[in-house]
Amino acid sequence: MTQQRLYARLILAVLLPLILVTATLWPVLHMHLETRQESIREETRAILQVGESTLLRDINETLSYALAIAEMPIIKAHMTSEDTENTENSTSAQLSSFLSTLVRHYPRYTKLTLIDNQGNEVLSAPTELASDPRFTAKRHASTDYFKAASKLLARDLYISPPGRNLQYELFSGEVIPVVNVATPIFDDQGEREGVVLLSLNWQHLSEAVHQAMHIDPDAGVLLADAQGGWLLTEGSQRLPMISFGDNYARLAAEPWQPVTEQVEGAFTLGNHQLRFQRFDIRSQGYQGLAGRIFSQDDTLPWVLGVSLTMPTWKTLLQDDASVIWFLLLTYSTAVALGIYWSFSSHQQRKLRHQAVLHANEVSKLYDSAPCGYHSLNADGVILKMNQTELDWLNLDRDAIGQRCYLDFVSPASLPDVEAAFQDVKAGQQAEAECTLVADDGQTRHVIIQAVGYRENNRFMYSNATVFDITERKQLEEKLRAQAMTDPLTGVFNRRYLQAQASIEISRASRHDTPISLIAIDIDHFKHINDEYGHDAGDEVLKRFTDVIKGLLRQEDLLCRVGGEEFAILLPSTALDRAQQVAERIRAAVEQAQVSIENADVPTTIYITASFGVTHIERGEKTLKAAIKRADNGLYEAKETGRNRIVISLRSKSS
Ligand SMILES: Nc1nc2c(ncn2[C@@H]2O[C@H](COP(=O)(O)OP(=O)(O)OP(=O)(O)O)[C@@H](O)[C@H]2O)c(=O)[nH]1
Repeated sequence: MTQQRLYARLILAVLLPLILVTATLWPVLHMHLETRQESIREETRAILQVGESTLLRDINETLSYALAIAEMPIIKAHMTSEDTENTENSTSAQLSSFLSTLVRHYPRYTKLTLIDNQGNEVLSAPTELASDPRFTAKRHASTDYFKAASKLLARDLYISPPGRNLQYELFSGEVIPVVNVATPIFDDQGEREGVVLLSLNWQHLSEAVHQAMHIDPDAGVLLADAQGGWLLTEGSQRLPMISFGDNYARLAAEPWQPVTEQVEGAFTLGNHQLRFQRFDIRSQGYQGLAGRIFSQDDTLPWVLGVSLTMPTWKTLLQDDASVIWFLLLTYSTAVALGIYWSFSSHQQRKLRHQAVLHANEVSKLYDSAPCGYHSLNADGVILKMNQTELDWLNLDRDAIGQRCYLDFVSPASLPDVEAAFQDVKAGQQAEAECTLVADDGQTRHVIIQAVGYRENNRFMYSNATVFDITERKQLEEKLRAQAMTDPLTGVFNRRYLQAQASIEISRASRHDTPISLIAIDIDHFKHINDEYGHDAGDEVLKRFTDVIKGLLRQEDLLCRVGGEEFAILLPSTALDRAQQVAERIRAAVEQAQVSIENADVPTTIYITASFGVTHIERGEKTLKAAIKRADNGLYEAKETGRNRIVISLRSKSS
């Protein structure tokens, strides 16, 4: 049972800290993750902004450049020129050389072409391209850019959708997408003279955008036209196989769908955050000198986007080892503390259980001890008392806190007990011997040993141990009585007579009262022993004392002082009165009959006794002289016939 409780506590000790720590850490870690995710959102926002700026800047430069060329007087002059062939050839050669230099120094352009109003190519740069026999097609009349630009006003621009320049690819051997930028050329009189076409190396621009947005190596860049045509020459991080011109809308339908529904926005796809915005070069942020910008409606606006991996719990823990260590440390510390708690509380519980058992044992010992224990307050009211003493006093537990202990002390012992209690209240140890009187009147002789407890110089309570000495007292009493008494007759012995006589003599002296002494001896007692046996003699002795006891006062002291010799001390009794007492005894003894069985025959014995009577003379301190006088009287009584009384006085005896 105890073991099962320990296991339950251990499970609790592991689970509870885990729950508590998780409950505490969860909001913190959640906030940490939220912050990281928010910073990723911010980063996508910033990267997208950088991408847009780069795209805008490059488009701006491109368009401004196209307009600048269209505005060049030398171009205008060349397009309107009607000079001689030599002059024309000379100007054309110069212009061609100039434009070739321009294109070479601006690698974002692959080709610059001047086209007349009929769509015929007037001039083309670079010159190597123009002179290459593979580029024989010099007519642009049917092209989208020529058709569009031929209808534009001055400073208006046409931008073709990005596409592959097969002629250039044939020439350079590389796959290079281009964007054709065309604008009309007007002479100074406003006459339309033709179209200038700049073939923009789209790879140059898209790489610039890609690089600008690739601040974070984790960033995936998206640039597609309105139909989902992939406009970057590189693949995407999430779609590495895609290349320029591929249909992103088909290859990545899932992210494309929300992109087509909003102008700009962000959404989470798997563990990625994709932020996008539409980019329309016809209307958006163009800051050059161009008038209107045209393009094919179905390919614009473009979609520019960036995706970044959103932190998850997994990546958070993978990226930040300190978080794992922190969690491990926190959980293991919490669990360790929990286990420590369960073991220590288990141990404490065991100790508590043992303490309770011990306390019960002590309580049992306290209650069933062979002595009494109690505590009293300053007024003597019982604060605590063990069962033994409650039983002694015939009390139940309700008496605790109610009854005063001193009420159970006999009046004779009360002064001693009160004096001892005063000492105890002064903080000393004290002892008192007293008689306790229980509620039912039963008395018990006890010794109380007590000690007082004080705090801040003030008595708090007393603790007392009470020993029952009743039996001891009774034994002492019995021994004392035995020491003073004749075992055969039960009357006092000679030793007691001696001791008591000195007390009575001094008292008589103090009160000036007479005190007399009678000596008695049974007549011919030897004959009784001899005739009827020793047991019969004993019986005679007992009967003899019974007769005498019945004739004496309580204060008279009958003592057996020898075999068949007795003495009676008579306090407050004058000699003549003592003589009367002796006479009364003599007569009673003479009349007494002692019935015995003699050889199985009932027999009656008659006895007589002789008496010597005297009184204690003034000034006598002991009984010695009086005994001698009484013995003298007794002797005389024997001598003169027995069964008689002789008064013996000092003058006579001396
Ligand atoms: N049965 C019995 N006899 C005792 C006891 N003590 C003394 N005696 C006897 O008492 C007798 C006393 O005898 P005596 O001293 O000669 O005196 P007596 O026979 O009484 O004669 P008188 O005193 O002269 O009359 C002796 O025989 C003792 O043995 C006793 O306790 N019991």
